[in-house]
Amino acid sequence: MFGKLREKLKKFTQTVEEKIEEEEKVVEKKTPEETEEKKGFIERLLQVEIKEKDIEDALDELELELLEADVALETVEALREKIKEKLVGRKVRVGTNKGKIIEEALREAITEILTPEKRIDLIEMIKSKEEKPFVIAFVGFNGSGKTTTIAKLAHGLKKNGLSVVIAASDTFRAGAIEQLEEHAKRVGVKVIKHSYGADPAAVAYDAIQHAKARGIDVVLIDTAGRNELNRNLMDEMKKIARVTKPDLVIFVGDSLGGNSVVEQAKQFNEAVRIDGVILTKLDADARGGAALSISHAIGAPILFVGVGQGYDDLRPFDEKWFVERIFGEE
Ligand SMILES: Nc1nc2c(ncn2[C@@H]2O[C@H](COP(=O)(O)OP(=O)(O)OP(=O)(O)O)[C@@H](O)[C@H]2O)c(=O)[nH]1
Repeated sequence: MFGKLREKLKKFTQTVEEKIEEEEKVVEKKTPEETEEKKGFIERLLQVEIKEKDIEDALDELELELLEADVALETVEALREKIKEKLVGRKVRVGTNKGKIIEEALREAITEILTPEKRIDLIEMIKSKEEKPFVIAFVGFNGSGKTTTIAKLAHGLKKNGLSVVIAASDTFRAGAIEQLEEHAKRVGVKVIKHSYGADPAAVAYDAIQHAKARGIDVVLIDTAGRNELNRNLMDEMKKIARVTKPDLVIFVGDSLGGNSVVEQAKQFNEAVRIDGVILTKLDADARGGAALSISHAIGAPILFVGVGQGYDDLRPFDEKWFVERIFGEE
């Protein structure tokens, strides 16, 4: 996971480290020859200050590499500023571990970029809603892993003692209803469906009525995979949102799509407000661009990430976990 991103950040660390070492040599040269003991004492007092010029080239290079890793431009720029803020003017004692200082700055910058404006504790939010059911609508492109993710989440909610029903509101793609039913059967959740071509908002409405009548805690609405060029589907999604007034709209994106997933999320966010994100296939993602950028780009937190094909392979996302995946032990 994130192997490429890890490599690029390591390269930055090394380049800046070398630069500081060059500065150190200059400072050391100015120190008169003394006895070994005295020299050690003086060295401890010596320090170099990291200047903008020391890191500018490395930052330029990092910027290009991050863009190549599919990190969104605005996120790259924000990261650059944050890294600069943390390093420029920093005084480094001769002989200290510079790599560690630089890595710490990168960790902090990435953590800040990933820290959402607001956090969502889904289980807590569901349990504290007074009037059942809690309604979640899922939006996203075809093949992003939406159906699998809904089944994973249903499974996770059940494990937390919550009852779930799924609305098969993708009445558009051939086979979508059967695919959803198969997953739902495996995780032991009921699906409310109509036939293909039926009004997706009506299916969602029925699922909510079903949940209300039976005291079911959560309704998960599977919508058809969207293409922003397809106005009808976007309008249909707006209608689902209008009719069902979901407590949350969750965008499901394939992390392997990188920056294009961030662009998709922005478009969805304009059509219907996105409250949270689930990124799938992180287990296969070497670049980490979407994970790093999406929250910063749309201002909604990443709630979960998909890390495999099993129903248990959905885990809560937080910035510490991400940073550890990059900088921690491999
Ligand atoms: N490795 C891995 N594979 C995943 C993950 N999530 C989903 N997949 C796989 O991705 C493929 C597509 O997932 P689906 O759930 O069928 O896709 P979808 O978004 O429902 O497709 P539409 O119904 O067209 O929107 C399936 O083979 C899933 O098993 C994940 O986190 N990791």
